[in-house]
Amino acid sequence: MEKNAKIYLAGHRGMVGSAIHRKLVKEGYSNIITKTSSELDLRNQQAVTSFFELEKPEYVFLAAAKVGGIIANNTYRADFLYENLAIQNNVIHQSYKTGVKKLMFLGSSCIYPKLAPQPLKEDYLLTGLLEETNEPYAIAKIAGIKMCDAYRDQYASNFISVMPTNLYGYNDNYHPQNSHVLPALIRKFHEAKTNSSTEVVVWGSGSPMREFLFADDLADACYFLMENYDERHLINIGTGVDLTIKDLALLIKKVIGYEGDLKFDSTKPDGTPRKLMDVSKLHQLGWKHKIELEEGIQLAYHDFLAKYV
Ligand SMILES: NC(=O)C1=CN([C@@H]2O[C@H](COP(=O)(O)OP(=O)(O)OC[C@H]3O[C@@H](n4cnc5c(N)ncnc54)[C@H](OP(=O)(O)O)[C@@H]3O)[C@@H](O)[C@H]2O)C=CC1
Ligand SMILES: C[C@H]1O[C@H](OP(=O)(O)OP(=O)(O)OC[C@H]2O[C@@H](n3cnc4c(=O)[nH]c(N)nc43)[C@H](O)[C@@H]2O)[C@@H](O)[C@@H](O)C1=O
Repeated sequence: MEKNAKIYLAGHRGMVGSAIHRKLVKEGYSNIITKTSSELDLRNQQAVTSFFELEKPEYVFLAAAKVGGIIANNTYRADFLYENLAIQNNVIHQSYKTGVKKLMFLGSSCIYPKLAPQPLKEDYLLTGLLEETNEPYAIAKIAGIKMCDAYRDQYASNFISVMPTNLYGYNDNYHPQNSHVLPALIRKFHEAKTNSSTEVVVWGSGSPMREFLFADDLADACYFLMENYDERHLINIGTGVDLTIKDLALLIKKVIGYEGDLKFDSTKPDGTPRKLMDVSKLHQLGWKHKIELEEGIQLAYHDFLAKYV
């Protein structure tokens, strides 16, 4: 991307979008167009059409979406399907209509079949049934991937799809019910330590495994791929390392210095048993993560303390 290129960063206030914004500024880009959802509701087709016709961005990072953890996904099933389809359809279609040079669509590791072999290769897409709790969200993301591929096939649009693993970091969502596991446990352990609670409730059995990538590492990978990846097929982004939810909880407990007990709530869903990403394609291209989990948790915890306590 030319340093004076006009870049539209959709979702700039989110955890991922704000990390991408920090990365672009650090790399010397200053012509970055951003809009809050109040300024531009990406579900509104006419508003998005007018925006693209006016701004005519050269590059687009699509990091705007309705996002949440396992309970949010399973509770607001219709909203996750409708809102993400609407946002994607509008931004991808208008990017084609106005001749955007390159668009990056952010998917998610939940697009892969629930019981696919591990680690998850990009070719496993649509080879099996999806995890029920986030099927609507996953189907929306798969539609986004297929839309980028179809526009590439029919109109030679340079649209790429990247599949991040579970993310965490600055500006994460710490909502007690709707957040993802890592920020949720940071909040729970902090509150338990502050309130001298005797135990912290961890959802599910603790046996599912998850991989976690710090959002600023993801932003670095997104920038690297925007500069170096023009292939049709989707590409995974992750660390290639996972751990059980129980071990994650014990690690967060240690970082926060909580001395009480864990209690597992089996009334809550485990979700996908494991979704470790095969990141060999990304590593072969020359990118690897830098921030390891314990350091990332410390950084995220300090951000939580600075913003919410
Ligand atoms: N968090 C994770 O673990 C993972 C996230 N991803 C993907 O990364 C991307 C970003 O996720 P993340 O940063 O965590 O999400 P956040 O919830 O932190 O941010 C989402 C952003 O989307 C914007 N947005 C939502 N709805 C609309 C709308 N109708 N119109 C305009 N903007 C809207 C919000 O804007 P505003 O703040 O102005 O309301 C917000 O900035 C998503 O595509 C997600 O699927 C992929 C894998 C894992
Ligand atoms: C990124 C990915 O994120 C989502 O998938 P997920 O990884 O299953 O989501 P999660 O982070 O919420 O849970 C991971 C595991 O952790 C356990 N768990 C324990 N205790 C808490 C807890 O307190 N909160 C939460 N949320 N989970 C907990 C929880 O029971 C589950 O076993 C998709 O919906 C979709 O958004 C997507 O693509």
